[in-house]
Amino acid sequence: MTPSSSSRSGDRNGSVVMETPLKELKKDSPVADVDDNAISAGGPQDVYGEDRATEDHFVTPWSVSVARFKLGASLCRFHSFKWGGYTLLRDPHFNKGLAFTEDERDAHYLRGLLPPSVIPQETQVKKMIQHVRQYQVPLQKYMAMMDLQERNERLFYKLLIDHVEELLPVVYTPTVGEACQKYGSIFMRPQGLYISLKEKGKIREVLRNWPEQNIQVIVVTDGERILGLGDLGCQGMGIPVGKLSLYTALGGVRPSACLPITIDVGTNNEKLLNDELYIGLKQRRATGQEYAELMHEFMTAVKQTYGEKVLIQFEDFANHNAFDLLEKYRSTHLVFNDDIQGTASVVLAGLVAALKLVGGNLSDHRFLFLGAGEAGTGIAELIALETSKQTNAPLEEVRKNIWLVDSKGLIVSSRKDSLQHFKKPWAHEHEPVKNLVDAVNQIKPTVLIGTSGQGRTFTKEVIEAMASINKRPIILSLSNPTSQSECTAEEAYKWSQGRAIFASGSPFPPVEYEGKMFVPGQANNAYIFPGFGLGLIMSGTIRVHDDLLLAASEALAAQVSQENFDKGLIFPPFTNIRKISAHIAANVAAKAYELGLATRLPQPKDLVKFAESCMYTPAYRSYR
Ligand SMILES: O=C([O-])CC(=O)C(=O)O
Ligand SMILES: [Mg+2]
Repeated sequence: MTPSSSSRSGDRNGSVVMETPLKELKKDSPVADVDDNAISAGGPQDVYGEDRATEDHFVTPWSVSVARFKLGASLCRFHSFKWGGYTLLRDPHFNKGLAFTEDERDAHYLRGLLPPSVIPQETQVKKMIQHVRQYQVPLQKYMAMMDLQERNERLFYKLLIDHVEELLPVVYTPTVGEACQKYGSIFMRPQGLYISLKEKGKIREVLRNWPEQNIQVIVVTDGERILGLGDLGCQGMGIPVGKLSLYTALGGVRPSACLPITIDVGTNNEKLLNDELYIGLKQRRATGQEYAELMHEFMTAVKQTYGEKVLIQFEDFANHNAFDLLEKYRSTHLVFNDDIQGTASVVLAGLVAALKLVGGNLSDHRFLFLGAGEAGTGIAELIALETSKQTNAPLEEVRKNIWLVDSKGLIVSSRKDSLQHFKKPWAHEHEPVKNLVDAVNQIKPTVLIGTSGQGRTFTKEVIEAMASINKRPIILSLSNPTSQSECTAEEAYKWSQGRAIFASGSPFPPVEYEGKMFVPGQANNAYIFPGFGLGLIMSGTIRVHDDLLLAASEALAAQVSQENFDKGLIFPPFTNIRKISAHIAANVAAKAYELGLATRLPQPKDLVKFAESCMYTPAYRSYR
């Protein structure tokens, strides 16, 4: 993701070498370009058709980082001669720090620029994890990680992969939320593309300013609903950056194929508008036609620039725009809304797994949501779709088992005329109910799901009501970050006398209650989107279909082991996430082939193996 000159190579005199044997290898590789995916890590011969182990050295490409700025050839040569090693150390894509070998130090003008010790990557990882751990404040840990990403990309990913459980809450939810709130003051270097109203009419040119051309995934936000924190305008950039680092660490999509984008149409956040350090446009949000035109220009420019197989993930848009954009572009672009579809897929997986603990089928359960926005209605619809497939009952019929409460109370048919379109399918026959406790007591759900963006709304009374109705109430507090979670893990276990099956969007530590340890699961779309995206990319899928979300869900649920169930877990731990992602990718790709949506032919025989072979690994490459 860090801008770099990865797609080019250069010789040591600085002349640009555009055609290397590696380029040839790239053609067959749908996800991991060979340039990025350490050849020394070895690729399977059946995928690439050749033994890549013979290509275990790279022509060093550092000198081209000067060429990137389109300087003349002679200047370029001069620079690389004089500054080659220095430039190499400052390019995060190629830098290895003290891991440069003696030969590399000789060959690449690094002598004297580094202290004499040569340290392997494993030792660097040990050093860096100690460095991150020394900070007590999560935002400081976040900044240390961002600093590393900007200095040494492969070390950043190695560290993140090797310590994924510990570092996920640092580079992602919940800390990324605080980082977005304070982005103006911690902002150091741009990590993605900013497209504001000022760029209207010029978006294709803006895309061309990004140094990578072979983009496969874009995560885009307009910052209007960052997690449950509301409108953070341009400072929402932390979210696409964080999501894409997970695409690489968890899903193995190479960093240079990932592009974070923030669309800036202003903000309605008064605090930011009055903040001298605010990095975005200081105006109120453009809406209506002005907004739609900018988004349309963006969507068109992306397809023209990167082709129709680039995946565009919409992230943290406000409800109205999220639903409208997905509806408008789902038949013309490869689009995926993580908050509507990714969250739905992960929650369905958790529920399917939870059935092993509580018994029954989906159709035997009754669901009540607090929150009827993107996540709430998205999850509700996917549950209905799966139930309808399992029972052969019409969708309208199975929806009747699913109830939603919004800020005005239970969604019932008498409110239908005043409801937004995405809430209408959930307006069932019932008398009005004003609050959540009454709704729980009257609807008698077996599953309670919080998607409200409002913290501490699952009160003691609510949880006790759930526990009085159910032997093992399923309680999911999905709102992020931690401050917005509908209840804490401790509250869920304590108020249900240890009977709740609990998972949350943001991580909670294990809880001890009456001498027993309870380990809460994390029902976060981070389980789904990296593997889901990998599956789409590696199969050349051109459209997202709901059945692909069901396939992802099914694959995730299948990864929950007996050992996990014994601990009351309905999600597998993140430690195995790359293996899980490969299974999700394979199942998604298999379904895409079945539906005729996959364009990469012929279909690989073993899709799990193929997914694994496509995944980026951050081991250092050797430079000759
Ligand atoms: O980012 C996360 O942790 C999950 C998510 O998409 C959201 O809360 O909007
Ligand atoms: Mg989100």
